Amino acid sequence: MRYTDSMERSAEHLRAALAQMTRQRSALHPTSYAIWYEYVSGRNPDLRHAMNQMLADGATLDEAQTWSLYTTHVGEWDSPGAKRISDGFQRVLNGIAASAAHAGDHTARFGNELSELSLKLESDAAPAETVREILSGVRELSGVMSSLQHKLDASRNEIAELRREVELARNEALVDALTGLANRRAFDQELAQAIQSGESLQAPCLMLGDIDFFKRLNDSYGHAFGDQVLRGVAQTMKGIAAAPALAARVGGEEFAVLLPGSTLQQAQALAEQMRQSIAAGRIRRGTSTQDDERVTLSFGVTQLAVGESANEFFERADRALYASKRSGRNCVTVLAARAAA
Ligand SMILES: Nc1nc2c(ncn2[C@@H]2O[C@H](COP(=O)(O)OP(=O)(O)OP(=O)(O)O)[C@@H](O)[C@H]2O)c(=O)[nH]1
Repeated sequence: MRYTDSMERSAEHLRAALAQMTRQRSALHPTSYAIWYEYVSGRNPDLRHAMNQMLADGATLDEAQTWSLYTTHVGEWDSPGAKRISDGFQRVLNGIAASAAHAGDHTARFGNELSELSLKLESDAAPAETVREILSGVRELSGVMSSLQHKLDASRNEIAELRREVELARNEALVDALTGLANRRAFDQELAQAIQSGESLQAPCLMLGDIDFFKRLNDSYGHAFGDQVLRGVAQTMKGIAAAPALAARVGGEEFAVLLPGSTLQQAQALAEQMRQSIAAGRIRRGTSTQDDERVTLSFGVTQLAVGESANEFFERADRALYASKRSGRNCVTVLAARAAA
């Protein structure tokens, strides 16, 4: 579910990635393809941001940087956190297995001794000695069992702790680190679910918003200020898009709001409210209010059509968004499924 691009779109991204790789003289191997594909597709804003910083002033990526970008921003299970969790589970499982094997050996040995002793009991002239042997065996076995119980209790606590870590890591994997909004992966998952339930309930609506002239803001005032703008926009969107709506950052300066229970008119009204609220606000740049910057967004809104795929739905919202860009920005364009067909 990580890549949902259509064949045409992925071919387009691949061409763009290869062009960048050639310009950069990047090595041609899967790790390098993976990061450049995500870079040009704009679907991994954190990766893009990190690469932009590494590539500033015409620098090129070396192998170590390529690998580190991949493990930090692309490879899902190579992160140090995931390794720590998986090592933890391995350790607990090995511990339990060793204790169980130890207890099993003792039980088997005691079982054999018990059969021998029961034969002795039947024939022995001095059963008191035999009973003492049985008691000592039972005491030893009970010690082994209580130590196994102890180990199992400790393992249970360790497993609960690891579960909490897994839960935390899973949540972190779904959140955009810069803005705190849902990230593209979380959005794709919700979109797939909304499409499934939309077949039986109200068809979901989708709103895409893209910051206008963001490059100019970055170029004029620096990336740190650009990041501040992204956080400010995200905060406003989150404040307006109440549950069950899901606001996500789906590209560098592109945001999406999925509206599972809204009509197209309601989605349009919400986009209009966001547009006005962001355009009316100011982002603090310096110490004086004179330096505050006005930021605007262009929006595209649409509703899922019957039998439509996630890509078709998203692409129509994208077309609506670019219609807003073409007609001067800072506006909302609604594209109904029938009108777009
Ligand atoms: N600060 C910051 N900038 C980013 C991030 N991700 C992407 N960008 C920048 O976003 C800018 C996007 O620029 P363009 O796609 O040309 O769009 P634009 O300037 O907003 O123009 P229009 O969309 O046509 O209004 C580029 O300068 C990217 O470097 C990020 O995480 N932080």
